[in-house]
Amino acid sequence: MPLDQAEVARILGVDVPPLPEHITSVTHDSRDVSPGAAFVAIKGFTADGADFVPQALERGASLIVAQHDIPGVRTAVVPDDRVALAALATELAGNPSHDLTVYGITGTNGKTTSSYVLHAILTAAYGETSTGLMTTAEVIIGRHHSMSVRTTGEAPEVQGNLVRMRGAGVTHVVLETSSHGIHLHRVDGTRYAAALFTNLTRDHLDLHGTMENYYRSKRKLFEWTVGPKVANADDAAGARMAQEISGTRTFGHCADADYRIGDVHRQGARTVFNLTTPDHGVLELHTPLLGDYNVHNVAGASAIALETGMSARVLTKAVSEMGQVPGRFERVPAAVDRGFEVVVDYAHTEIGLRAVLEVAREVAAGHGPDARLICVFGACGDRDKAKRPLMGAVASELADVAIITTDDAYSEDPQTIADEVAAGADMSHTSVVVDRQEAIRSALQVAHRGDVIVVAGKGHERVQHLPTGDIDFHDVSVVTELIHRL
Ligand SMILES: CC(=O)N[C@H]1[C@@H](OP(=O)(O)OP(=O)(O)OC[C@H]2O[C@@H](n3ccc(=O)[nH]c3=O)[C@H](O)[C@@H]2O)O[C@H](CO)[C@@H](O)[C@@H]1O[C@H](C)C(=O)N[C@@H](C)C(=O)N[C@H](CCC(=O)O)C(=O)O
Ligand SMILES: Nc1ncnc2c1ncn2[C@@H]1O[C@H](COP(=O)(O)OP(=O)(O)OP(=O)(O)O)[C@@H](O)[C@H]1O
Repeated sequence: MPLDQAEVARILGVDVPPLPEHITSVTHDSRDVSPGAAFVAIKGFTADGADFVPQALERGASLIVAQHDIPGVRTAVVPDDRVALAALATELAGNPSHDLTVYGITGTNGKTTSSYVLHAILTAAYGETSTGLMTTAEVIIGRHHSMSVRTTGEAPEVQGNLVRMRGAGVTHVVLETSSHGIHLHRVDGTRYAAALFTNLTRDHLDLHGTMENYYRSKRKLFEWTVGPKVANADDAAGARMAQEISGTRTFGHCADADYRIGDVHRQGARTVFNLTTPDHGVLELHTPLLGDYNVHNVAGASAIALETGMSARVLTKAVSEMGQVPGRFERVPAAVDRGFEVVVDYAHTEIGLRAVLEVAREVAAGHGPDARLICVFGACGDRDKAKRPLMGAVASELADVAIITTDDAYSEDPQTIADEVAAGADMSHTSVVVDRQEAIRSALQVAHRGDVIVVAGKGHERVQHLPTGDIDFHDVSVVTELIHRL
């Protein structure tokens, strides 16, 4: 929906210089500017978008928006650059969320998995071509799958995907919504019809500073949502959310949860549990997802689906038949033929690592008393350093063999990160193999029949960020290739 000067001024609430032509697109990245675009110069964490204005103009930008005057350039000066970016993106896209039923899922852990569960339920109810998904792992529009760049993209990306979904005939969308997405205004202007909160544990303090700020950022999603909201009552922040945001229903093991989890047990390679619901009696849910944390993910997704009118029968079948979630306890088929198990998982905090290793221990125990748990993992560079020794401690506590390696080191020295992880580990059964492929190879070489290897940290990702540059790296592919060469 092209915008003229008066419309842009109304949307931004500030004076706008005359435009050579209608604005047809908006971007924060000068490298993406095309003729007719508005370039919003964001004062970033590392760079100032204002420095890229000449490039944006060279590429044909019709309007420059910034938080301050840019010498020699007629600029629309706005109070908040990211708010302006979202406002223009939403209007240019024609407010697509208003024509869709958008489900927002937030929380520290379990967003992606819960999103896939909900997407499977919506697909069963409305058909594959009527559903969409935006997650850390991929963007799905009907039958079309593509890789994601981040969990919650920048506003033009979010709105662009919603427009594509609307155009493709999608009606129901699951939008994984990170606290970065909320805090950095990437989802401003999105109408959420329903929302789910999974949990809140220590993460992203480099952005939010305190846990209270982190919580408040998540809470905004519930403040915005116009329809049903469901929160995890077993989590302190979830219980608080339910108290603070009226109309929020809860799920969990605790006795006063509206959707109560009970009688959880394993049945072969599946998890079975009862969900006592306010309006649909007791549902017996069977899921291929393992572990108590996935019981929460399935229960939360089911609760929000029921709250928005889903049939209990369709939901029960969908939950039972859903496929693997990319990079979340993803079992590598090639390993099974060799008599052991390799699981690729995205756990990259000490809490996530503990959760996945506890499940993997159970799986190993099911393989017999001699089956061991081997864990290959590392910590990210350039962020939250405090979690490094904590991750080392968790891995060496729960795994029989722990191998510390490199995750995404970004600009940091991988050996230094590994040493910081090792500082918290019991090194009697832990080693450091900095090269990730070599670390995986070592794990495969020491694995016996029945053992379970967890390769943690990168999940679905296909690139490893190293100080020497990015390289292609996909854990499932690397494991598969190495197994074929064993
Ligand atoms: C910490 C963080 O979120 N940073 C985001 C922030 O970057 P920044 O402010 O540092 O940007 P910058 O590099 O300083 O550049 C400033 C501006 O100059 C522009 N620029 C830069 C270079 C150039 O040649 N031309 C140009 O125009 C940039 O596009 C940007 O608008 O603003 C940028 C643009 O708005 C984002 O792309 C960037 O996300 C980075 C890539 C990122 O990695 N974010 C992660 C941490 C993230 O968002 N993760 C969450 C949470 C996931 C989870 O829950 O685990 C997610 O939703 O993915
Ligand atoms: N409900 C949960 N509670 C605690 N840990 C969980 C939960 N669900 C998943 N995990 C762990 O966290 C990892 C990431 O899961 P998932 O991708 O679903 O969460 P996420 O919130 O999307 O994470 P991210 O924001 O980092 O993408 C899983 O591999 C698992 O180890």
